[in-house]
This record gives sequence, structure tokens and C-alpha cells, in this order.
Amino acid sequence: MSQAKTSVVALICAAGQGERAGTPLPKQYKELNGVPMLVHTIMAFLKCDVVQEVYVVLSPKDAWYDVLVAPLVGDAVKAIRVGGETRAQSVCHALGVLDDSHDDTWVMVHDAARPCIQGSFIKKLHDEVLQRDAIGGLLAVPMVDTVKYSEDEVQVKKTLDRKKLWAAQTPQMFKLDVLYNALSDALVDETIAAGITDEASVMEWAGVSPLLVQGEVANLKVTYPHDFKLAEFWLTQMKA
Ligand SMILES: Nc1ccn([C@@H]2O[C@H](COP(=O)(O)OP(=O)(O)OP(=O)(O)O)[C@@H](O)[C@H]2O)c(=O)n1
Ligand SMILES: C[C@](O)(CO)[C@H](O)COP(=O)(O)O
Repeated sequence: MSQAKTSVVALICAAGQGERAGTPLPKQYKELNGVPMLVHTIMAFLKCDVVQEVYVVLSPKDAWYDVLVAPLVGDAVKAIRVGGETRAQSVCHALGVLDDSHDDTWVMVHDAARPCIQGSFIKKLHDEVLQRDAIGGLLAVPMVDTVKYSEDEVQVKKTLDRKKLWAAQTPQMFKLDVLYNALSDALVDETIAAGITDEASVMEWAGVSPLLVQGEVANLKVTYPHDFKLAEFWLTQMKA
């Protein structure tokens, strides 16, 4: 008897302004090796056979997606124009749109700003979460630097035990309805909302322990101007 395939959708967050990157257009539209960053990100999910549907959350004011990205990715990707002021709000609004039509579905939330994501990384997260029957999980990399804790951004208060520290990446994979309910609850309180910087953090707040799946440094988040060249390097390496 054939088993029913697990339903997995990708939600790519592309409603940010990219202020730290300092580009004229939001950074997700800057070309990397001749193609807008967001196209690289979307194509990785479109080509990955563990993902059945791909959605992108945009700012309601976005004037560039239809011109710069849609012609290159086609209509298999659905744009949802409900982005909010913070990443968490953008994700929550988009999940609210998807929740009605998606029962028993996993969602992989991913940053448009991580264009070097590869199908093999996506599949690793998918397989480990499902094989271990986890509540959900995220790609993350162990810290390689010694990590200092400061309360005033001037002096060191202490050194943290880096063996216990991981840098969170995306995608992060959870049941869509569970994540939506947790995010909706958390965002009601401004103080709690301020600490919700990824999907795992809201699930931790809800009392569960997401699975850490070891990722790759290549899956960097393009944040500052110097990151564009680094992302181009990794994209070239991965195509080689
Ligand atoms: N209100 C927001 C803010 C961010 N994002 C998305 O979340 C991802 C990670 O956020 P970050 O790198 O912080 O992007 P920006 O918020 O655009 O950057 P900055 O903070 O420098 O303005 C990005 O793909 C960004 O488009 C989003 O969908 N909605
Ligand atoms: C979700 C994230 O990519 C995990 O590292 C990251 O937190 C998003 O960036 P932001 O600057 O916190 O929006």
C-alpha cells in the first residue's frame, strides 16, 4: 500500500526593507550573478521535490516583484501581499492566509535574504524532522567564535559556553496551524513579540523544543553591503 505524501509548503519572507544593506531597492531585488536575490531563493524551493507549494510574502506596497521576479519564476509561486512591520508579523499574516486552505501541512519558513540555500539543505531538514518525529526544527550552525556577553555594548560581562550555542538559520519547519496559533498568541504582547526573531523562538515560547539540524555556513543571511559578494561567491561555488 502506498503511503500518503507529507504535505510541505515553503513560505519565503520578502517583505523587509533591507535597511542595513543600504541598497536603493530592498536587498531581495539586488542582482547576484545577474539574477535578483529573490529569484535564487525561490528557485531552490521550486526545484526541491520535498516541497509541494511555494509562497512568498511581500509588502503590500511592493512595486518590484511583478516586474523583476515574477517573469523569471513563473506562476507556480504565489505572492501574498500581507507583509507587516516586523518579520514575525509578515510570517503571521501570511500563515493566516494559508491556514484556511492547508490542513495537516508542514510549512518551511525561509528568508529571501538567504539566497544560497540548496535543495540538499532543505531535504536534510525535512528528512530529519520527519524521521525523528520532531515537533519541528531548524537549520543551525554551531558557533565557531568565542562569544562574549555584554549588557552595555561596551564591556564584556562574561564569556558564554559556545558548546551550547548555535546560530539559527532558515528554513525552519513546523506544522502550519501550530506555528500560526503560537505566533498569533505571542504577537498580542509587545514585550514577547520583541523577542520573536524566528519561528523556533515562538515555538520555544509556546513550550516546545525544536530540533537542531546542522546547516552550512554557505546559507548566510545577506544583511550588510559586504554580504552580497560573499553570497555571489557561494552561489558560484555551488553551481560549479
Ligand atoms: N517586516 C519584515 C521584515 C523582514 N522580512 C524578511 O525577513 C528576512 C530576514 O530579515 P532581515 O535580514 O532582517 O531583512 P530586512 O528586515 O529587510 O533588513 P533590515 O533589518 O536591515 O531592514 C528578509 O528576507 C526580509 O525580507 C519580512 O518578510 N518582513
Ligand atoms: C530568522 C533568522 O534568519 C534566523 O537567524 C534571523 O533572525 C532573521 O533576521 P532578523 O535580522 O532577526 O530579522
